[in-house]
Amino acid sequence: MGEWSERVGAGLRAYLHENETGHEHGLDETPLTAPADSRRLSGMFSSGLIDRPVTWVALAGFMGTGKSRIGWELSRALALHFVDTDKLITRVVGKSIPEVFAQEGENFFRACEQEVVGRVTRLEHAVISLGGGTFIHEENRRMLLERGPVVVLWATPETVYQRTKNSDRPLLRVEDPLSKIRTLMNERESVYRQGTIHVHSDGRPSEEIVEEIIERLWAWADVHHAYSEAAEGEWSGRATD
Ligand SMILES: Nc1ncnc2c1ncn2[C@@H]1O[C@H](COP(=O)(O)OP(=O)(O)O)[C@@H](O)[C@H]1O
Ligand SMILES: O=C(O)C1=C[C@@H](OP(=O)(O)O)[C@@H](O)[C@H](O)C1
Ligand SMILES: [Mg+2]
Repeated sequence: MGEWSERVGAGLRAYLHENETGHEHGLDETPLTAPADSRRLSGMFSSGLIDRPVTWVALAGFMGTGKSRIGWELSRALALHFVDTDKLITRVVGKSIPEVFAQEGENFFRACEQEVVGRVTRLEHAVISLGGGTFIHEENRRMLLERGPVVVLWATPETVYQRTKNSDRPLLRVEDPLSKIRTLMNERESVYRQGTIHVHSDGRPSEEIVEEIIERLWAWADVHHAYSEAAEGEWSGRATD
């Protein structure tokens, strides 16, 4: 696992580099918004023109809720690095997600996810788009929630079906994908609810979703900082007792 862990680390560095130099945008298709020049955005940030609510955030939720696409757009809006965990696994293993499932098995894929979560929770300045099952596994969930806010995207089974029907999601390669989506969503719903912020994505343009996420992150950051300061005060108060 040591060598494997190294490979994930090297893959992550190469992936981030390509994202920043514009070779890869992290999606299978062209993003609808043009990737902004991240160097220009970083410049704006250091000169105080961009103010961010957070410097790390993860996106969770069911397949087809828009994690990969919204994550990318959010990362451009906040001038943060972008990592899609499925993309990273694809790069490190050298196989597509359907190939990983078919040739290595789902357990192998889940082990990869856990290794990747360990890495991305140590990153600074990043938006992380998870796979739909990543947050379901308890240890991943614990690491992610400890690291920062986890935004959960939601959509109805019908929307998910429409958005995924022409794609190759191994778990939806069944005779009746809509029923499978309903069942799996039902099974996972209570776990997704453990996320920090919840945003629905049905029938909304991505720009609107990104805008809502940023607003909600600001509100979260205000409360979170006030809470941290109060906890710190209480702690130092106790220390001097
Ligand atoms: N708000 C949206 N409105 C319309 N289509 C969307 C929206 N968000 C995502 N999509 C599209 O739905 C499909 C699945 O989105 P994706 O980002 O891959 O979801 P996930 O990563 O959650 O599985 C893609 O074709 C994407 O472009
Ligand atoms: O829900 C899941 O278990 C999965 C979701 C997929 O990611 P998206 O949610 O980005 O489609 C991908 O990680 C894999 O096919 C398994
Ligand atoms: Mg995705």
